[in-house]
Amino acid sequence: MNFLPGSFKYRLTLILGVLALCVGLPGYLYLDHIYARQLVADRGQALHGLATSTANALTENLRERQREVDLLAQTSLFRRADYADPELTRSIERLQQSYPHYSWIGFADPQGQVRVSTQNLLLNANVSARPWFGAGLKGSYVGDLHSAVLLAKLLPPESGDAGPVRFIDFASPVLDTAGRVRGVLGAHAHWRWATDIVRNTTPGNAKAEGIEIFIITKDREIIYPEKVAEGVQPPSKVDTSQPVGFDRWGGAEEYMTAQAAVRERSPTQTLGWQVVVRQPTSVALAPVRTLQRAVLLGTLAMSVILLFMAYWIARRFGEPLEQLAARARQIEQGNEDLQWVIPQRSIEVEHLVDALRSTAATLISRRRALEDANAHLEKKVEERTAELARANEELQFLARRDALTGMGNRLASMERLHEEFLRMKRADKPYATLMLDIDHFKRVNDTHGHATGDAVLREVSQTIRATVRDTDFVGRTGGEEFLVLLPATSLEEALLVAEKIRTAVAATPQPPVGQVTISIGVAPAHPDDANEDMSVSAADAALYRAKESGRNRVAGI
Ligand SMILES: Nc1nc2c(ncn2[C@@H]2O[C@H](COP(=O)(O)OP(=O)(O)OP(=O)(O)O)[C@@H](O)[C@H]2O)c(=O)[nH]1
Repeated sequence: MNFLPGSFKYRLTLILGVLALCVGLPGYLYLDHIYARQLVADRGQALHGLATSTANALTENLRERQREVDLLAQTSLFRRADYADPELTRSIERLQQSYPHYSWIGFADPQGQVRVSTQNLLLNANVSARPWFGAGLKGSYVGDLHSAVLLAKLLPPESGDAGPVRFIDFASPVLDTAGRVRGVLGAHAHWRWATDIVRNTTPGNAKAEGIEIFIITKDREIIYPEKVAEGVQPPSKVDTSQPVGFDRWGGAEEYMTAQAAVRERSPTQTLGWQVVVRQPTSVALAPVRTLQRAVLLGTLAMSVILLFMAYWIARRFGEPLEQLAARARQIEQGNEDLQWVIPQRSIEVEHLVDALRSTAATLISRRRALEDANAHLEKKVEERTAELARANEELQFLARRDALTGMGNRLASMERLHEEFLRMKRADKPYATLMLDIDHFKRVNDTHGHATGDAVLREVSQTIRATVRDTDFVGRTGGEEFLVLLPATSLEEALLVAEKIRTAVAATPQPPVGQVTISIGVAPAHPDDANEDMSVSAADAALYRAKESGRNRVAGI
């Protein structure tokens, strides 16, 4: 089954269109796939980079704070000075001023009693139950974020709608010169610290791009930002082998999500924080969608352009063929005055034109030869037909002519008899029938020979012919028998004509025979007769009587 359209024009257009799609579509899919993947990877790298830089900033800052506390704890002032030495207080207050996010720095003795503190806050308070103190006795410590327990009421109130005061703790053991623990130096850094760091790493267009940065603990608790929308849940599982993943964060919208670990320096424990950056997939991949749309539209536009080009090319190639087909039809219709100027001629079309022109010339010359042959043949047929007609006429004539006497023969006699009968029926003018027979003709033949007999027959027939009118008919119906028809003649008139004939024959000398006589039977035809044979039979009967009565006489009915 052929599904292609019949027209060359549409067929070529369809084939080229399908070809365009076959070439364009894989190209589109390839471009779409490669570029889309690249863009997604780029976007993922960017988000991962942001998460990493933020995590690194947090790591660095944590380490710096930890190092500050460690170094201060190792100074000879803290190792040797008396708890009441005001230099201790000045030293920690200098540290606090150097880094404004320190909300409190204090030095507690091995029993957990605060002996030195910034602004004398919690002075003499017992912090032995606080985790930082317990851990700080053993070594350098960074504590996870926690709400202010003792200091909350002592610190100046937070501005705005800030949540509960939360700190992260740094602690370091203070050893005396003999290496014995003489206390723990602790510092509480306000959680605003994290806000500052994240703000510094956040790109300026983050809000517009929907980029959000989160810090989550190892227990999947979001500790930054301090306020998050209800229902937001960080990804439960993060595939750390991939720089980026996709998660709905407990909501309907999907986010492209990247994360990086905060790696604080702690020999005993780890905070296990993760910086997680998210961006709505719809925003993150908008360039991908734009690219896909552009590539798709480009491919479609290319296909449409190719289709139009294919149609145009097909028309251009098809037009000469259509024109040649028109010429071929004109040749078929017998048009010899053809124009062979074909537009858009290619070499192939040129060859086709030459072939068609030569075919047309051959056809025209053959047609002319055929027409000439036909004309010749027709002429010949006409001539032959005329000859045949003439021969036929002659044959007709000869078929009705008695060769011996030149009179009508029996066939002609019967035909004329029938004609006269019909004429009588139509015109109601009866004719007369005469049957004539030479008397004792056998004797003539027997005595003088057959040739003489023939001569007698000719002479008698001439005499009969000469005696009757031209309009009368004389025919030889048998050996020495004659039929004479006298149109529009009554019996009486016929009897007179018959007598005249008989007399003329008898009076005509027939050397060497001498004299011959004839007997004549006369009968009139009647319009009521059933057929022409009736008068002939009647005339025959009269002839018989004439013979019986002695011959050389006329008998009528
Ligand atoms: N020479 C010649 N003789 C013919 C021709 N046709 C017929 N005959 C002869 O005519 C003769 C006719 O003889 P019959 O029929 O006996 O008649 P008839 O002798 O004339 O006798 P009646 O008619 O009784 O007077 C025959 O001898 C035929 O051979 C012809 O064309 N030429």
